[in-house]
Amino acid sequence: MAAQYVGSLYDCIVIGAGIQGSCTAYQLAKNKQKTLLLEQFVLPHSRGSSHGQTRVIRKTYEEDFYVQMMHESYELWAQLEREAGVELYRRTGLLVMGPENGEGFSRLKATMQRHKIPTVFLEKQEFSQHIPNVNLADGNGALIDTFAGVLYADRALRAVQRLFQSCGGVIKDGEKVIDIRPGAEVTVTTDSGVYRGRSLVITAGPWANTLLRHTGLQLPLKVVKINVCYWKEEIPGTYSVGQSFPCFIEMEPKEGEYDIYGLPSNEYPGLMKVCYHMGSETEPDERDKQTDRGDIDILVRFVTRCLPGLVPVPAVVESCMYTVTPDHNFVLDSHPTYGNIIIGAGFSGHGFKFGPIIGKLLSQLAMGQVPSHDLSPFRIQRFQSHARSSL
Ligand SMILES: Cc1cc2nc3c(=O)[nH]c(=O)nc-3n(C[C@H](O)[C@H](O)[C@H](O)COP(=O)(O)OP(=O)(O)OC[C@H]3O[C@@H](n4cnc5c(N)ncnc54)[C@H](O)[C@@H]3O)c2cc1C
Ligand SMILES: O=C(O)[C@@H]1CCCCN1
Repeated sequence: MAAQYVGSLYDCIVIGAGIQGSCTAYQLAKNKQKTLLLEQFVLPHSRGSSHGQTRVIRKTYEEDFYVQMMHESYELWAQLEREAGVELYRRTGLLVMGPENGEGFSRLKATMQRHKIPTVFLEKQEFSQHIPNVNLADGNGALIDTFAGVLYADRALRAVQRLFQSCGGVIKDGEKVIDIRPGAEVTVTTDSGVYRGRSLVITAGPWANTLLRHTGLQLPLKVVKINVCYWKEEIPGTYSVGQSFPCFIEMEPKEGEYDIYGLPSNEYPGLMKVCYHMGSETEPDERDKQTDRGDIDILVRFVTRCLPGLVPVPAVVESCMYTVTPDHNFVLDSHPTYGNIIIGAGFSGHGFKFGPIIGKLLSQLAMGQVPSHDLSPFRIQRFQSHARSSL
């Protein structure tokens, strides 16, 4: 067999130029690590989880660990804005509606108060005065996280990749990783080259398990297709950023259903984004063959009941994917067998806002440093009965 040319040695190779891989690569390059970022598609692309114009940013979480990470993530987003010289965040506030006496909503309220997050608790009588054109369901309470808002996702991804390159980082897009050989130096083979790294970060979004197979590990991840729906305003501007309409989440509208969330009309004038926080299972390479519209039926009923100023038929439907863990918490950990392989996966449809802090934490793991946040909620070990290691 002909000897294969093996390229130069990197301190770290990052697989996957979504928001998590790009932020991780940037942190590594900032820390003077010679870093290679590999992406299977030509950039920019819309086949993974990080594309699209907008994402919600919020501190409104029930769990303390997410709130603590978001404190720092907001600071890091602001720093990125300064470094890149572009606006990435627009403050809109986030309206959360949920069963007033339900466990989830009560826990959320308590966490907001415990962390002194600027929050307005809305009484039923004053709801429509603050939030016109929205019908609050019977039995639901409402609060507003006043510092929440919108992140400009595509713009952010481009900015981070540009900053990474300006620190000397190398991006090779249109190069699909087809093999990983663990070792003190990890060897990564793509369809057009071979690279070596002292450490490897796998941030492959929906393709995480495809890549982890080369390392003998499989995680309990479910990939689902999300129908990203935009709805036409009957009167343009009714639910717009310009009118200070907030983002919103309605928590589990019915027993056994998932949250519904929306962002004010902005990127497509006259259209408001309202989506269901779950979808139907798909193979990542076969996303467009998944044509289930059960989520859209749920949304039609929700829009009809709750948002009377929208035409209750989606005007635009785009596609995106979630990679969901059983507990909907992320995976941020070292490989159980190979300490120099770091895994960031299972962002379960809520990882974008954490991009910069996740980049920092994964880069710390890759550099062999102690991570600056407690990563115990994100350990692979929690899946013990699920994680199938063939090693
Ligand atoms: C519709 C929708 C709405 C969302 N809303 C929010 C929100 O409001 N707020 C929020 O915080 N989060 C939100 N999220 C979640 C957030 O967008 C994701 O958690 C985040 O984008 C995940 O990023 P990632 O880098 O892990 O994955 P991806 O963006 O999928 O990146 C992985 C990359 O790895 C590449 N790759 C895979 N395999 C290979 C290979 N073999 N070789 C080379 N490259 C490879 C892929 O091509 C891809 O580019 C939403 C997600 C969706 C889909
Ligand atoms: O991460 C978020 O904030 C959004 C809204 C809620 C559902 C998940 N995605």
